[in-house]
Amino acid sequence: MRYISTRGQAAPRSFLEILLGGLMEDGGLALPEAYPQFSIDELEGLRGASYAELAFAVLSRFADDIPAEDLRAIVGRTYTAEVYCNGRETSRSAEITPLRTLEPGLHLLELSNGPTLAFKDMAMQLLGNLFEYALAKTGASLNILGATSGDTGSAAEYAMRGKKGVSVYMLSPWGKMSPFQRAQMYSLQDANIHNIAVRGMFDDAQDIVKAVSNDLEFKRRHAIGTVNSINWARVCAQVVYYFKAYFAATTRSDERVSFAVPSGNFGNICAGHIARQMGLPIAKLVLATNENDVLDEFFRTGLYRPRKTAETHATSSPSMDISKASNFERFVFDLVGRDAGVLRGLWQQVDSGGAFDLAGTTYFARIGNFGFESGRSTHADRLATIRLADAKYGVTIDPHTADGLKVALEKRDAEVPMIVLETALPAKFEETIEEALGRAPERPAAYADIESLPQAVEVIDADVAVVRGLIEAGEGL
Ligand SMILES: Cc1ncc(COP(=O)(O)O)c(C=O)c1O
Ligand SMILES: N[C@@H](CCOP(=O)(O)O)C(=O)O
Repeated sequence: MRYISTRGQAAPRSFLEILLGGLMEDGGLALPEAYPQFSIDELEGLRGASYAELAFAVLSRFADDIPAEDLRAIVGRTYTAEVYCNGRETSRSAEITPLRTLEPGLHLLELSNGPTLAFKDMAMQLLGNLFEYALAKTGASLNILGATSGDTGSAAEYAMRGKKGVSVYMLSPWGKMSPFQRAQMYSLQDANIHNIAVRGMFDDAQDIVKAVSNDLEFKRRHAIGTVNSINWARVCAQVVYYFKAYFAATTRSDERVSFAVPSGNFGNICAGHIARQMGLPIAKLVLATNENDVLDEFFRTGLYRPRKTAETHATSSPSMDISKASNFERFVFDLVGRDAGVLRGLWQQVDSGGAFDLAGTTYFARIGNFGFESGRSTHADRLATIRLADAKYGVTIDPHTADGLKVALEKRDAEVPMIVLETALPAKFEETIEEALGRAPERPAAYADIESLPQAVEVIDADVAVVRGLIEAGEGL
């Protein structure tokens, strides 16, 4: 399998090359030359497979430069009940991503049972093992530069802590994450973990990651890699749970299901888009935003207008406080018929602070073929949905999942099962749960007192040069 760039000006690469390289040399994102396909018969053959077996079936189509027995061993030690039982150890832990039925035709896909209590662990644990495997082959080392709005950071740090040859430089928006999220990251004391808080929003941090990655000489000299959904391995690992959920919600492989996905950087729902392109019978992909509704605006109108930092709201679903969704570029590449020239033109406008409008174009005319629908949710909606889930279904959901459920209820069709992706556990967002329910959410014992641990973080302005300097200084340690 060869990987091409959305911007069309980089040499095609193999899976292992893009795993370590992150952003393509022309500033674009990697995508397979063609999506592998699963026929109905092949899907039927996978019904009943364990999570690790499914992960192998899906990922072996993408990572064909990893020998099959090595890949099987990697997914086998990644997707275990021991890794994915944190906080909610149940008899269903072996499912890795259990499906909980809220009412007939409405399900919640539990994706937050990993070590850091958010769906990011689903791919990040795999990435940690893949990095270790790839680096051991060459004896090379890797400086991972990442940006987080709250959950990618801790998932990456927990997956990479103590890993040989790997250092993590994680940029987070100063003062914007929940106290639990801050404590989860900033309390880590491992020598290979560097927490850097940026005065700004997530988008400022992500811009720095892209700027450093686009400095090809610096990137080569310091072996810079990424763990955000910029990295294709993140996205393809997330494809697996769409398959797992599909089999859990259906009995035959010609049935269709819909998914509702709380969205920010567009990585999670992009994985759903790819699963659909691969032949998984998905009716709708329902995208839910919070008050930062750039993506909802696009799917309703065709206008993509990323907001500036000052226009981006700090909300009670903080991990979705994103106004420039990195992965959206992968979807638009498919939408414009994989024409890299057209994509480049559109992103020239985005990268210079502008917008683009596809309304009235032949591209937007075929948006219906991709199954997307969208909606937005506000603080009041979030509280109401958390209360509804508690009262009607006896489940405490986190504010991001609440955004997804709110829009799912608006968009579901009577005859098609709707699966809402749970993206974090409520323990991470205690204040909002207390506001909604008048009580604190349950918290796994391992995190009982995390906020009182000592924290270490370097606070900086959103300045690329400062980040470059911190990486250089870290290497000198
Ligand atoms: C809890 C939570 N929900 C939803 C999202 C949005 O997911 P994505 O960025 O993949 O669209 C994030 C961040 O990515 C998150 O951390
Ligand atoms: N919400 C994310 C933002 C980064 O998304 P990613 O999928 O590109 O890593 C976070 O929690 O950091």
